Amino acid sequence: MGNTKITFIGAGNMAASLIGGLCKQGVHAHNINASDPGEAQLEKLKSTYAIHIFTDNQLAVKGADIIVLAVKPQIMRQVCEQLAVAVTDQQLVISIAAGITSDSLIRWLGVHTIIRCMPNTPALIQQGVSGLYATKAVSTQQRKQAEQLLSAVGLAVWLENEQLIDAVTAVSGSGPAYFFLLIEAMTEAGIKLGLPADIAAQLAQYTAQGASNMACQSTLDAAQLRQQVTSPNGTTDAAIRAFQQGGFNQLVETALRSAASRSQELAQQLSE
Ligand SMILES: NC(=O)C1=CN([C@@H]2O[C@H](COP(=O)(O)OP(=O)(O)OC[C@H]3O[C@@H](n4cnc5c(N)ncnc54)[C@H](OP(=O)(O)O)[C@@H]3O)[C@@H](O)[C@H]2O)C=CC1
Ligand SMILES: O=C(O)[C@@H]1CCC=N1
Repeated sequence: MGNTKITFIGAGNMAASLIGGLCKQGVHAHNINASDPGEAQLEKLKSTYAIHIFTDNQLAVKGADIIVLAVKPQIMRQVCEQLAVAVTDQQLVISIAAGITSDSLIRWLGVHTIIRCMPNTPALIQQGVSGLYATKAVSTQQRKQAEQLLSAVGLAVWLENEQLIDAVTAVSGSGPAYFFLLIEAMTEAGIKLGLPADIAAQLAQYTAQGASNMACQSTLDAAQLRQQVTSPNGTTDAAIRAFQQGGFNQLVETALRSAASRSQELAQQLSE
């Protein structure tokens, strides 16, 4: 990232993951600002990473090359309208908010250099994945800067169609929570099968990690890897049948459609 100066507006869960990932990747803390009304959160980030902290958003964006908007969708308009006097078209604005369209951001901020990004919390350990969409005013160099920023904390993929951000939100933005839910459920089931709680948790966590790494590294697809585990009429077969009888795939589709719909609903509700 060289000397690129980055300001985070909002220093909550997702900003903390991105800041943590960037600092662990070697981005200099003196190039990172974070602004938030919550002083406790800011102090925690400052003591962990030695970044610059602000409670005034307008001051925080001064001199920044990249401004990452990391506040809740419901307060994005208010935050942008307040920032409008301080932000220029020379600065790249990256919004990570679910459901806030680039049109709304352009209208509220008065600048056109907008990238919408949907990251996820594993950015904290440099294993995030982000979908990115750039508006027309974003220069090639700014696209590169955004890609460098998000690549520093995981995989970054570009989207040609902004509406696909809703699908990215459903799959990977919210996705870590689905895997945590599965780890929780497998741990609880393991305990019910008689395992000590700590061992049940470790088994579930490391199985998720191993399976995910295999899926990422193998030339085989997930269905083929699943078949390798599944002996005909064996134990896995019994479990997979139970999942399928319970409508597992349909349930996953319904859940992801709900997330994408909620993202579209937020866009409609908050775009005025
Ligand atoms: N969490 C996730 O996994 C992901 C979240 N996102 C998106 O990231 C954004 C942030 O989400 P998340 O980090 O979870 O939310 P958080 O609530 O954890 O973080 C938002 C932060 O913004 C602060 N804030 C409130 N008002 C202002 C203001 N006027 N100026 C500056 N900061 C302010 C909040 O402070 P306070 O708490 O005091 O109000 C809070 O610390 C959302 O838009 C979400 O859609 C995207 C991908 C994944
Ligand atoms: O739950 C949310 O709305 C945010 C967006 C993606 C992950 N968390």
